[in-house]
Amino acid sequence: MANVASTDRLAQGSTVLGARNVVRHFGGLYAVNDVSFDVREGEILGLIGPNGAGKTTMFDLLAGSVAPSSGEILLNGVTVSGEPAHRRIGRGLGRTFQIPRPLANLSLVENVMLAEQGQAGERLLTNFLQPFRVAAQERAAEQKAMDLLDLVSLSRLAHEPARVLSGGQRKLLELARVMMADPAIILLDEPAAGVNATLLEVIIDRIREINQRGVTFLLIEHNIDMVSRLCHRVLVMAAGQLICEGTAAEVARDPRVIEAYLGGAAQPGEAA
Ligand SMILES: Nc1ncnc2c1ncn2[C@@H]1O[C@H](COP(=O)(O)OP(=O)(O)OP(=O)(O)O)[C@@H](O)[C@H]1O
Repeated sequence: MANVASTDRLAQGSTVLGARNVVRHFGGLYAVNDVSFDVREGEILGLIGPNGAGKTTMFDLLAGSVAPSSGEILLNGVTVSGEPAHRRIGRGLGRTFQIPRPLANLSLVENVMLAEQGQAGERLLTNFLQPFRVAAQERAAEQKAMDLLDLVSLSRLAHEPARVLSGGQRKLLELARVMMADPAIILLDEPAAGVNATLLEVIIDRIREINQRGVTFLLIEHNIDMVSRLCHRVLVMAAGQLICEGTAAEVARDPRVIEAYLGGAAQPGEAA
């Protein structure tokens, strides 16, 4: 497959993030129903499926904004199912949202700096007793934020307020913001949604570049062209379950996937 790194190398990779028999129901509706998979170190793994398949709920479960009804989430071999989202960020899990909401009146660089973990300046006592240390740390954070804005091709807008950005540029800002916490893995929620064709190429390019720097990705995406260009492997969900796994080309011709997209299995299961 064009532009995709060797899957053989990645097959050897250790598991960064794992789901083990994960279930989440809302009353009688099983949004995620006994799902297990591994995200291997260094890969870009796609998660696709028709509307309502349970993809976003799966992201919420992995990131810690929704608790599983049963099953386990493993992050670098540690069970994190009971941990809140901010603890998982501290363990190297980053997440972007389908509709990024930057602080509109802050500059891009300020928005990115806000995502830094454990800023000394947040602690009043440190601020008071060690102002030089706090100032030095802020300078370092600003430099890092500028470098990340450069990485996502937004450095020329660094000091503009975030409200001037287009939808696609907000996605790039979100990528820089999430990188500020030095994640080992990033969950990307529909990076192509609402993005024009030119900016989409920039986003694809930047994701690839960040992946080559060693960051693992799990991405939800409806744009199949983007999935086939970026993803080493693809998981398909339908009706709350994982129905198929393979390369983008393999899953695209799988009869279970075709059936799911035609509507047969798109709705989550109801309790008996
Ligand atoms: N908080 C909730 N309460 C009740 N039902 C929910 C809740 N969150 C999700 N659901 C239901 O769970 C099912 C799976 O939804 P989810 O958003 O995870 O699907 P999805 O695959 O991400 O869909 P899309 O591609 O449209 O974003 C849907 O039927 C949805 O209505």
